[in-house]
Amino acid sequence: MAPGVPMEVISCTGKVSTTSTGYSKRAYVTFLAGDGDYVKGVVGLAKGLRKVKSAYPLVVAMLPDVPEDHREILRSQGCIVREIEPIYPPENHIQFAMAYYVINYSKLRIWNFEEYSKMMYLDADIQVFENIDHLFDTQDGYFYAVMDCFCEKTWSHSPQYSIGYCQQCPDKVTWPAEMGSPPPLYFNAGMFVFEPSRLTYEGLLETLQITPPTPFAEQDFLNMYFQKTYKPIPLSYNLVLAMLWRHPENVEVEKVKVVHYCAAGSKPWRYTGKEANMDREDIKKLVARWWEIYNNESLDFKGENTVPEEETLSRSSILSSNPEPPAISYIPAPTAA
Ligand SMILES: O=c1ccn([C@@H]2O[C@H](COP(=O)(O)OP(=O)(O)O[C@H]3O[C@H](CO)[C@H](O)[C@H](O)[C@H]3O)[C@@H](O)[C@H]2O)c(=O)[nH]1
Ligand SMILES: O[C@H]1[C@H](O)[C@@H](O)[C@H](O)[C@@H](O)[C@H]1O
Ligand SMILES: [Mn+2]
Repeated sequence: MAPGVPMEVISCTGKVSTTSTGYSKRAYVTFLAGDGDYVKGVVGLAKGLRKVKSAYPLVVAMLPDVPEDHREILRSQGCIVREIEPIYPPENHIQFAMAYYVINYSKLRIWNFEEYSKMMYLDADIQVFENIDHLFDTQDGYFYAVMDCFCEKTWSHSPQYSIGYCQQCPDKVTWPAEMGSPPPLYFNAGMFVFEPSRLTYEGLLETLQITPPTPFAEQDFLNMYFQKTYKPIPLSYNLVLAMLWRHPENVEVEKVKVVHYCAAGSKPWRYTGKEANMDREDIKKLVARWWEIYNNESLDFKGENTVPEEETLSRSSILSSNPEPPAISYIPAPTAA
């Protein structure tokens, strides 16, 4: 396509929107492995993005082990299915938890999706409750994500956890001088804004082959790789659920745009009501909000052929008026940054 010619984007709403130049193609991207219930997460996410009228499609990067009927469900929900090859951890390092590392490292293939200039990665256990398309307008050249919390047992292997230090409240337990300088800001890798690039992709894969695997797999690796270009964004863009009970003073629930169902007991499709955290009112409410979207048939993808006349009209007006998405200025870092 010639430079400067508007490029069409089939959005999650089934509408067609335009970007100002052929260079600036944008999409959400999630990741899927296996034949389990995470496909429900992706369906829920596709419907959530539609509900908030996102203008951009959802690409699903998936491993070869995702069965055809699950792929079909996702296509019928308007997702773009992209198969990726697995990425293995460096040889001789992993005896246990091989599947865990393969699943998580394979996510790095999304840097190779060079037909997109900017993407927003969302885990399949994420739901979007407000439109976040404006994050695509962030300045290029940085890696945007939300700072993680170190207080749950999943962090018990870390020096942070052992002394009760968390970057969400760095003044509560301060980092002792005898332990050297405090650890660099650390993001949760369930949500981030990035620019696909072959150069970065190759750099990531080469570096991975000389990097011994660590407990949080690609999350640790990405934190190391993008340490210098990482810019924290407010936690309303990825509410790691443990924040609700670890740092309630940092959370303004009514302002939360994106919820990450990553805490123990919070996966909506695993909810039994009987395990850890499942008796919490906030968890019950958020799980119910997720199911409301998942079960809402009016949010199913309608397909291009059924786009109502109105939208067909607005499509041509969009194409002729060639709008830019609303610009936002730099997103301020949260308190600890
Ligand atoms: O069987 C699986 C397991 C995982 N996934 C995909 O992998 C993602 C990561 O797994 P979880 O969401 O279950 O794990 P967490 O939220 O605890 O993961 C956090 O830590 C991980 C590494 O430990 C990754 O960095 C992940 O992006 C980050 O949000 C899922 O959302 C999903 O997209 C699958 O498709 N199938
Ligand atoms: O960094 C970790 C990691 O992403 C875990 O898998 C998640 O469950 C935790 O909430 C988070 O703090
Ligand atoms: Mn997750």
